[in-house]
Amino acid sequence: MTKEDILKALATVEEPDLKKDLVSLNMVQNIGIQGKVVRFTIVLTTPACPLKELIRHNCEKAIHKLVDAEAQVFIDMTASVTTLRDSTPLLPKVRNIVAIASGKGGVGKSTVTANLAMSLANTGAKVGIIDADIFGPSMPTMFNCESARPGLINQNGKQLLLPVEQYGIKILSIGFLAPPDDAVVWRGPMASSALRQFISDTDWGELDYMLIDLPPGTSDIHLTLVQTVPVTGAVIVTTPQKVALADAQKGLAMFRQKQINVPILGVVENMAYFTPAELPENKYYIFGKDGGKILANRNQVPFLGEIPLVQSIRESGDKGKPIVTQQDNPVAIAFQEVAEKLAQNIAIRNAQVALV
Ligand SMILES: Nc1ncnc2c1ncn2[C@@H]1O[C@H](COP(=O)(O)OP(=O)(O)OP(=O)(O)O)[C@@H](O)[C@H]1O
Repeated sequence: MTKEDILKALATVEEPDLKKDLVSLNMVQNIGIQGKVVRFTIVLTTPACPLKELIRHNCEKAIHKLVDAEAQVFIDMTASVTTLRDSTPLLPKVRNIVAIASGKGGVGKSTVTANLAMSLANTGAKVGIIDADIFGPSMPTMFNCESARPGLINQNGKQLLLPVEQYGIKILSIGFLAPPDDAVVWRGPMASSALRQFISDTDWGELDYMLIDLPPGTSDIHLTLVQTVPVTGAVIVTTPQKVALADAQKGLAMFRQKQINVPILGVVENMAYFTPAELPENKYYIFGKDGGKILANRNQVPFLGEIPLVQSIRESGDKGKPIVTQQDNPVAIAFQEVAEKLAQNIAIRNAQVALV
């Protein structure tokens, strides 16, 4: 068994999303062989890759079939999150910037942002959140850090903000700059300039994913964001309710306008159905059924998944500990699946654009 044999076998294994083989994608590294034992590393495009186990299985199968049926194969799965943002002057160490938007308020955009951030971080990704929701900045509450304030450092004669860090997530919120009751009086230009400061005068360090919790609807903030920094894409959060869907459609259309032109990474359907804690098998479609899925299909964008309406989601949000911290909770699994799908779609998009 030689290194060349192993590479030849792995060159027959396709990365299912990117539709190219692992060797030409440069995903196989550190091959070591001792007798019948072969070890190597597969470098995935995201630690949240939902196809991890499938890829592992296909590698083992190829080596057993093409090299040695008795080989003992040990694969170390790591990830290097892909980016299209190399050498950009703003946030050069932030690989992917994802705007989380909704048409209507109260559909759970902030809840989804907080839980997606934690789910991505659970896979080993480095994650940050900018809470740009001037009408109701809720990250300080959802992460139980209301009294925290961003730090300040001096870097090459320039004062930079240092994000608050909670549960391994770096966070900046409009809510840290003004007492909660005052936040509503923030006017567009003030909020836009705070957002600019969060982006250009902050030491975020290295991040795989930066999530930006936008205000609901369409506003100056949305424009500031896309004009200040190249956003990788936007996620639209909606409930299946007709009025929410109509607004979500408007939000989606805004990102697609010529002067904004931000790709839609997918739709998340929140409060998809109510399920009581004591009867988890029962699903009540109180806001209607499949609205988010239909919206995604109609606009030919990915559907990232559905999150049920569950009392514990609201309670954990109010307590300042996103529900995904309760690991075997079924809702945590639903969020994890949405996060994996989002990371997968980002990796696919990065690969497609890189090829153009
Ligand atoms: N799936 C869910 N199950 C139960 N409660 C939820 C769910 N999603 C959100 N909530 C609750 O609904 C309320 C509104 O959610 P959230 O603040 O996340 O919405 P939002 O869209 O960010 O609102 P806005 O943009 O108006 O600030 C919160 O109390 C939250 O805990």
